[in-house]
Amino acid sequence: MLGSDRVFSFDHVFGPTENQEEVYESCVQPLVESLLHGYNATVFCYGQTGSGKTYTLGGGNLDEEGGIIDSVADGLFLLLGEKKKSGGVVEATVQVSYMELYKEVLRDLLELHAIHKELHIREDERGNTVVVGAKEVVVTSAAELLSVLETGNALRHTGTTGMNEHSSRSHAILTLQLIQCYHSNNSSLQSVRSSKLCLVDLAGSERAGKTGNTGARLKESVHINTGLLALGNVIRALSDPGRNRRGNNCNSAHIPYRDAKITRLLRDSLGGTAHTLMVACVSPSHHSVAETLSVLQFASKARHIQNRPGATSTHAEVKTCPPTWDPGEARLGELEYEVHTLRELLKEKEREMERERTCRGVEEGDSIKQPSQGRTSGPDKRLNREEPSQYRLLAQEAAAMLADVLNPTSSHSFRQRLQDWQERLTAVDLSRQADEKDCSVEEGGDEPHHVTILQLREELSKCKVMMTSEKQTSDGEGHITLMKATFH
Ligand SMILES: Nc1ncnc2c1ncn2[C@@H]1O[C@H](COP(=O)(O)OP(=O)(O)OP(=O)(O)O)[C@@H](O)[C@H]1O
Repeated sequence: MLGSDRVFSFDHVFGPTENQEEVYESCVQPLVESLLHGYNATVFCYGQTGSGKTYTLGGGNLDEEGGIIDSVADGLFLLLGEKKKSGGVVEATVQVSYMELYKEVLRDLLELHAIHKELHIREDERGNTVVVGAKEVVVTSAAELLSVLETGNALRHTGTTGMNEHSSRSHAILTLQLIQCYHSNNSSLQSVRSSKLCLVDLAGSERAGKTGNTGARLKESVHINTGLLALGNVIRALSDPGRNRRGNNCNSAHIPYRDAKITRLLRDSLGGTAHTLMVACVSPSHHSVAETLSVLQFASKARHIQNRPGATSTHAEVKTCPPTWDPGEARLGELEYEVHTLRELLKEKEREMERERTCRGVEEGDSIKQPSQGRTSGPDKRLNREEPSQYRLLAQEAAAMLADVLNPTSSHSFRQRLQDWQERLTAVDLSRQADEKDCSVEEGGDEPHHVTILQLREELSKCKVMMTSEKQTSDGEGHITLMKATFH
């Protein structure tokens, strides 16, 4: 309960006196067990900066009490050992990959020598998300797994902000791929079952006013908030009661997974086939009450998402392998698939470049009619048209807020959300202005702003009119009517 009247319900709630072991046993252990039964699973931590996401996940940090990852490592190898002893599994391989998404670029945290190489997200023939080119390390014990993680943590982007001395500046995704080879019931052949567990430490939502971020840190904040905004839009779309009534196989509702890389990466986990646990971290401080409310509302929405978990093997998808199963051969199959995907990627890139060349030709032709004569014919460095516009995401959020204003039950938090939104817009504007300054130094041009900025300004002035009307009304009930009137 927040304050005296905001009540939320969740599957588990942990107060300040509970320990990490209790969190693991009640929420995560069942997912590790289902992993051994061939189900995919995801755990992701969400919350404002400094609220304890990295602490809760833990892993590879010897100075702190072990978190979820430490217990997963112990639990997984313990269960595998028991399964092997009972004869249920002949051979099992655990592969680890660890990557971070920093400013919309996906990087491998296990490739010490190729940290600047960008990884690519693709879908396989079954619609599952795969990251092409990520290094996978085979580990044979919990200690080995944690040591791999520690190496990766050293490469992760962290920094000091006004809210957290060791703030994660990126989203980190640790994936454990489990490949089990076991006897089929009806023959001497063995079958392979493959499943994965993703442990995701999201970067925290930040308000520039509180973190005091400027310069590079502010730019990071903009990227972090943009990714989280896209995640919010996906969760809002998935938790739409209409969609759930129609059944989530229904393709009619558009889910904006492609708006950010983090939503593409979490696609299987949100509305997909994995068992998913969201850990919402909140601060006990009354200074953070607005952020806490926002996180709890986000988590409540996420709770309405319905996934369709299915074991990745046993029946239709079981592959048979010769009695002497060779992990090397299995790896060869994977590498063949990777080569195939990379070839596709290359073709796609070539098509993209061809399209770009054509567009540039058209733009050069158009520029005779355009007022912006100073435009250069080289690639447009100011606006990356492939990336989802941060302004567009903000506009989507503004639209959702406006819809909320018309909903009498959510009016209390509106003023706070609007303030948040204004802060984020200012941060994006500042970051954009800095980018434009950089570009105009390079190109000597002075391009007019993107048209969406004008639309956003329009939305903002509408909101300001509402705020003024709200202030003029002393009665809490009355302002809802007044806001409605403004919009009608
Ligand atoms: N339950 C807890 N018990 C004790 N210390 C905690 C707890 N949760 C967090 N902390 C401490 O609070 C600080 C901030 O936590 P942490 O870095 O995990 O936050 P975060 O949510 O990951 O922040 P960011 O999004 O900025 O990365 C750390 O020093 C951590 O050790």
